[in-house]
Amino acid sequence: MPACAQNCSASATRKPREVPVPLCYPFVIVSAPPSSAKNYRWNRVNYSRTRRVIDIWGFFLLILFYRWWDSKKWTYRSGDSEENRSRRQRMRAIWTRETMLELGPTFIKVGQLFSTRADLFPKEYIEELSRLQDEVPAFPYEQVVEIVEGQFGKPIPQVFQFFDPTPIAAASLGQVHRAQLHSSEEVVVKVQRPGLEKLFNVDLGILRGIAQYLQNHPRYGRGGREWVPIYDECARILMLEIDYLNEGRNADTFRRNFKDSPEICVPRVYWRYSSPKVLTLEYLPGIKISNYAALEAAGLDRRSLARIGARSYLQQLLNDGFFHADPHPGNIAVRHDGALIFYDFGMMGHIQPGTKEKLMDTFLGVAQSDADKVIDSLIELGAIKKNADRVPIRRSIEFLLTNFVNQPYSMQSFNFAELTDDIYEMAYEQPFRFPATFTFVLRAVSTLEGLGKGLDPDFNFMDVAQPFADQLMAVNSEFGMRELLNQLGQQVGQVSSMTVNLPRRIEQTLERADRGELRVRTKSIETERLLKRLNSAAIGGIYSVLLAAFLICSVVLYTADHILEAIAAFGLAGLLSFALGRVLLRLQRIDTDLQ
Ligand SMILES: Nc1ncnc2c1ncn2[C@@H]1O[C@H](COP(=O)(O)OP(=O)(O)OP(=O)(O)O)[C@@H](O)[C@H]1O
Repeated sequence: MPACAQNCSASATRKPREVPVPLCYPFVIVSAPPSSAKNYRWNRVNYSRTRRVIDIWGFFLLILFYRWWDSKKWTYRSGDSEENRSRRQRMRAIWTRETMLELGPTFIKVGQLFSTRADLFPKEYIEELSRLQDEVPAFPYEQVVEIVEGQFGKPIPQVFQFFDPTPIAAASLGQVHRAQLHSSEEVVVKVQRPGLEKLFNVDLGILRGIAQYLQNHPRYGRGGREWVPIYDECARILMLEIDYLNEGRNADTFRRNFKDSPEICVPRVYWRYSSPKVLTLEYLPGIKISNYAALEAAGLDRRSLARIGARSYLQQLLNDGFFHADPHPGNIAVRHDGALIFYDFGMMGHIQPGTKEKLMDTFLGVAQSDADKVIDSLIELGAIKKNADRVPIRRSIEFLLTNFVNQPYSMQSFNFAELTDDIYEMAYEQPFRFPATFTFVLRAVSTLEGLGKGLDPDFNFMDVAQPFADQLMAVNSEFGMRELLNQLGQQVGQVSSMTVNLPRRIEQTLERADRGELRVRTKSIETERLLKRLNSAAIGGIYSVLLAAFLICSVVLYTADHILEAIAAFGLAGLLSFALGRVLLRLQRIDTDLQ
């Protein structure tokens, strides 16, 4: 049996002990459920669907209002500067995070998912949403009993020899209790929050409506933002997260991938005691990776822990293509012998073999500083739309290539978080659609870098990655040479066939020109904008004439004592002036774009 599997299963082979399980271990899980149980509305038994619709749409409409308000120069009393806008943006992002917390589990999870979508939200939001921690109250033991007994169809004492009524941790989706099986194995039992599936179904139904609204919105739905597919992806991930059998399967795969590594520990799944809402895992206590004082008191080497974490991630990303998508400090602990324990396998990232190859193309493009090649590979990856405007994208990619790749940076000074920040900023400004995997990788690696720096201020992800990178570059340069020769061969072929075909094509073109059949198609963004401006100006003109006509009508009708008709005409004039206002605003926007 491999070292880790042996170690991890130590508790399984321990001699049966007297019940109850002693709760004072040298290594005790430090997270505890929040004691002050705030009375969240979503947690109430009599929380109606209608109320939920109002709460969620209210939140969403307020966001839209704030966006409109913040876009107006005159709302900045101390001046419309970059700094003031960013401060306001930060304030809104904090408010969004707090409201999502209030709205409960679905929104906590959606927020955590959105914190990886730098292509959809500004940087401030991404930063705030990634701070979205589950701070929800634990649910009472009576409900735990009801769920566990409902899932297994028998009373708790028949399933477990001991079951601790106090959870060791409570999160938005469920809570974790310690227990002991009749075979004396010590386990933890993850019990899903009651009513979660129902809440998810209601919330996702409402969110679908919002996604559809955004999709059809003239402003938010344009520019390639496909809100309904984004919603579908989120809903799929969320529904998977509340299927504990899926989490169990992920834990098994992860455990298998690290079976030969004594540095990494993954709890074993007890399938006989697991169901979609209850997951029973081997009890693996440890010190939270961010509890530096306890780590030092236990004589553990922080520097080596940081390196183990980074190495394990490189293995996940580059070898296994299966990685823990949420490596926050709550999900990693350290065992007494310095091995890392991973918890929570609800959200895992997969890198498909096809994607790996396309990513290699991107790497090759980056290594050759070929912005066009990078763009082509990103189109292949689905990160950029086929018909996107290449000019601004090329500019951004060239910027990244010059600043991060071509610079004679030393591996020591390379800061992954900084690069991620730049990619995020660029992604928001350009029409990128990051595939979820890509952003998961970015987020996982920068979270890990933060964890590493906390453990060891001199930690650098790239130090650990260097041997992997060297290996990759060696393969790449060989691949690059082959690729270069291939390309050269292809180009020679193309040139020769072009030379042969050229006279015929010129002749054909000239013939069509003679016949007056030659059509020239050009696309000018400026012209399109000018046309839009003309169109809006024409509509504005019509509205103005109609407005004047209705106003005159209402005055004439009023003087002729047709009061009701006069009011109706005046009302129509009011509507027209509103429409005219919108047209004028649109014109103003087009003018700004043209400048
Ligand atoms: N096998 C285990 N052995 C010991 N403690 C565990 C084990 N699994 C989980 N825990 C403890 O319970 C905590 C919560 O576990 P986990 O993150 O799996 O729950 P969760 O409900 O999925 O949380 P979240 O909703 O944040 O994803 C962990 O941080 C850890 O402290």
